[in-house]
Amino acid sequence: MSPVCPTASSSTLFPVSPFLSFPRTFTGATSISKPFFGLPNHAPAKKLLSTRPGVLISDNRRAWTPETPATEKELKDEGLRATTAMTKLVCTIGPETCGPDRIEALAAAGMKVARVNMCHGTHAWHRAVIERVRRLNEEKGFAVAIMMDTEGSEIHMGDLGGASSAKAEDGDMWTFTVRPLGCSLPERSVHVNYDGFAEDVKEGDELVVDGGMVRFEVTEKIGPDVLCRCIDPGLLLPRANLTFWRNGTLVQERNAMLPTLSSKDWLDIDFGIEEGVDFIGVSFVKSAEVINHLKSYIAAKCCESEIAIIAKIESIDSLKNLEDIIKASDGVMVARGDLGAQIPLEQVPSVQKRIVELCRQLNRPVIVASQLLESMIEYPIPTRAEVADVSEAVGQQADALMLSGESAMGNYPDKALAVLRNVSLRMERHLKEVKRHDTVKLPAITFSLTGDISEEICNAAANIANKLEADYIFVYTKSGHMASLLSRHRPDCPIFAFTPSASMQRQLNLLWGVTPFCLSFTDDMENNLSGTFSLLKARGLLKSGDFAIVVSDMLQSVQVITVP
Ligand SMILES: Nc1ncnc2c1ncn2[C@@H]1O[C@H](COP(=O)(O)OP(=O)(O)OP(=O)(O)O)[C@@H](O)[C@H]1O
Ligand SMILES: CC(=O)C(=O)O
Ligand SMILES: [K+]
Ligand SMILES: [Mg+2]
Repeated sequence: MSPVCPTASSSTLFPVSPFLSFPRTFTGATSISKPFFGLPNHAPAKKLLSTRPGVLISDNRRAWTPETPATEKELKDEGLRATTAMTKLVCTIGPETCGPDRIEALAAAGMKVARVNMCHGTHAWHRAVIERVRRLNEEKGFAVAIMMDTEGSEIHMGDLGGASSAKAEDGDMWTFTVRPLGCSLPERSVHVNYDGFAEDVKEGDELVVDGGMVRFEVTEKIGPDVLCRCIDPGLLLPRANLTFWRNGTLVQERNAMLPTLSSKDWLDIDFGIEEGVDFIGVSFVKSAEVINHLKSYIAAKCCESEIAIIAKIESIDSLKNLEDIIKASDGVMVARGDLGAQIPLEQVPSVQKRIVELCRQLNRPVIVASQLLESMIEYPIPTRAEVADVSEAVGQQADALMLSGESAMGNYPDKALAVLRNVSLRMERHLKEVKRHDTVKLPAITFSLTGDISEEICNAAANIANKLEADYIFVYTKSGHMASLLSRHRPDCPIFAFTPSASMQRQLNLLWGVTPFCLSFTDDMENNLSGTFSLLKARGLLKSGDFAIVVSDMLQSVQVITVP
């Protein structure tokens, strides 16, 4: 139980050599609040409590001073399990991984965000998963964020009456029906969730399950039932997505008018707000309006909420309004599963590349999702092509990669996560060797004095860090915004972000290269630094002689320091 942190010895002054320092008159000039990853929205920053002269703390946590040793809890902080992995890993939690031990194993192996998909399971099931993640964070010092993904109102099949899958053989006749849920159906029948389905399809249409996993041809319509012949056999999974095609073109009839957020989605969103999830992923986003609408709903419902909204790009409509959607959201997911069912498969890689680049320019984190290691649902090693796909996403410097079925219901969730991690680490090393950062030009994203100052400071800090081959960038940030501006540069060294808010720490966990720590700090940088050094040294993350660039959003300064 005894504190481990040898702080007393560092209470004397150590060399902190200010390298670049912006005029003090800028201190406190910025008022950046949410969205932290995006443009500042000029809402006033939270008022800080002043407990004693010169010491600002934002809540009841203790401020760091050289005299205050780290507690066990602080030493356990997830940041202190830091590795220098730059690409973040998201795992979908499902029946295979919902146990506390399984969740802990994923967290220990590098899961930064746990995703729950509201397409599947009950609120009770999801609540239990969320509680397990929260408990893990509290008891073991992880900072795993929770992302809740909405179902969306696209067309999908029912749940196959509880079966985990059903085999559709070549030539088999199947019935897709819009009869009410609950009424018993004959063999080889599936519910369809969209009432207009039986009217909208035509004989001869092709019915595509999960972007082509199984294909049917519509042969006859009888009232609520649509009779189909299987033309590409395969496995039907519960709630699989359905699209229908006529003469090679995706049919968007009345289903194109379905709202992005269904009445069920709103209930799920209320659930997510109550449970305090960190991210809500919005499926099948069509335009920026739905994101703005959801944000104002959340703000009205709970003004203290810090839920970030992730726009899932998985429809043709979302591609038409891509830039506006990205700007309206706090982050983006390239949801390649459904996207590949709506646009020709061969277009998915270039669309992914475009979205990843655009997100970086607009300063939004981006997750590349679906089928990264699909074969590992069944097999313990990936295909060479899957490894190449993961490497490509890491090479594009996406913020995060996501496992779906591999971690939710596959046979090898832990192995899949280990592969994701090893492949990313290898590619990151390669990128560093070839100095990719030299070639990327980033446009300015803020057009206000205060925003410009933060941006220029972060641009300078990232450049200095690369040029001087710094070991770390430290950023003391209340809003998280400066951490995102640094991450956007994809510098060669890790970014250690210190923030007083646990919720901000979890959200920063999605950002490329950022290792977030939850620490209170003061506006006395010398104090902050000596406390931080003690803590990081105690965990072997830092040693004397290491070289760090230090940025703070309170002092608007850049310092170059050598760890004493
Ligand atoms: N909570 C859950 N309960 C049961 N099965 C789940 C759950 N979450 C995921 N799965 C299983 O894992 C598979 C993959 O999960 P994932 O959520 O990524 O897929 P998806 O339904 O294709 O995604 P999306 O609906 O967002 O496009 C699902 O098809 C389902 O079989
Ligand atoms: C993740 C998801 O929703 C998709 O790939 O379709
Ligand atoms: K979903
Ligand atoms: Mg999807």
